Amino acid sequence: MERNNLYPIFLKTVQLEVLLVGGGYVAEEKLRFLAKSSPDASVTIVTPMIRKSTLEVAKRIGAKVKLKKYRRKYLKGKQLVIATTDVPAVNETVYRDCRKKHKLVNVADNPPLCDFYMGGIVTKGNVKVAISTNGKSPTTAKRLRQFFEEVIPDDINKMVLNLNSYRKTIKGDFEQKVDKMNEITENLVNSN
Ligand SMILES: C[C@@]1(CC(=O)O)c2cc3[nH]c(cc4nc(cc5[nH]c(cc(n2)[C@H]1CCC(=O)O)[C@@](C)(CC(=O)O)[C@@H]5CCC(=O)O)C(CC(=O)O)=C4CCC(=O)O)c(CCC(=O)O)c3CC(=O)O
Ligand SMILES: NC(=O)C1=CN([C@@H]2O[C@H](COP(=O)(O)OP(=O)(O)OC[C@H]3O[C@@H](n4cnc5c(N)ncnc54)[C@H](O)[C@@H]3O)[C@@H](O)[C@H]2O)C=CC1
Repeated sequence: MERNNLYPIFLKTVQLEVLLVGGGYVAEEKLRFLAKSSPDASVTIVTPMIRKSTLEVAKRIGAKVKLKKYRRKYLKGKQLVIATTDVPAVNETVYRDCRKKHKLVNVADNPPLCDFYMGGIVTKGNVKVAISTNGKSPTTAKRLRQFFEEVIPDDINKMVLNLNSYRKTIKGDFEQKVDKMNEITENLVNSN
């Protein structure tokens, strides 16, 4: 069976610089999901035209907007780049410029021109689940996201914080702590 070999990481977007190229519907969708998961992300948008609804999301997360056409110079200082323009040649240029400069790039909705994919994301307090279908079915990623939003209890964060506090009270070395933490959480997965 074909299998997903992508490696998920949880980026500290607050200390990274993201460049979003384009300000239309696709830009808005990508920005909305980024803002939902990481409202503290540091984002710059470069686009000669930005739609009203995209601008609203941009303002909400304090993104900088440059009303200019994409140029290579806008990559300076950026680590993650997302290209969403309606001009394929521009998206391809962004992709090539990023590869040359070793920056991670996503050309939205264009899997071959992506170093990384955006995923379906569920956030409940400190808990976050990210979902990928290896680029095969974004709709499945969306449905799975909705499913996990339903089934993961809203108060899971309380449990996480309780376990965090409890761990500090356990005496012993690292191994003893691990044993104890495993013991008291055993029923979370064997709840029959
Ligand atoms: C490869 C990837 C690259 C990337 O963009 O990062 C990609 C690619 C493509 N998306 C397309 C379309 C749609 N995308 C969505 C939705 C989402 N797409 C997202 C991610 C990804 N989309 C990456 C793979 C993720 C994975 O591995 O599963 C999500 C999860 C996250 C996000 O966008 O932030 C977000 C759901 C968020 C949520 O709800 O939680 C919907 C559903 C809807 O809107 O109802 C549709 C319409 C249905 C359809 O057309 O299938 C098309 C066809 C375009 C065309 O028609 O040509 C392509 C190109 C192709 O598949 O070839
Ligand atoms: N809207 C959708 O649901 C889908 C769109 N697509 C494709 O995605 C692409 C983008 O679609 P939309 O966001 O709907 O288009 P859009 O017309 O809403 O937005 C395009 C954006 O690209 C910007 N742009 C154009 N040239 C630029 C340049 N040189 N530098 C920087 N920004 C530039 C424009 O100013 C505009 O903000 C299109 O190619 C479309 O075919 C694919 C699947 C679904």
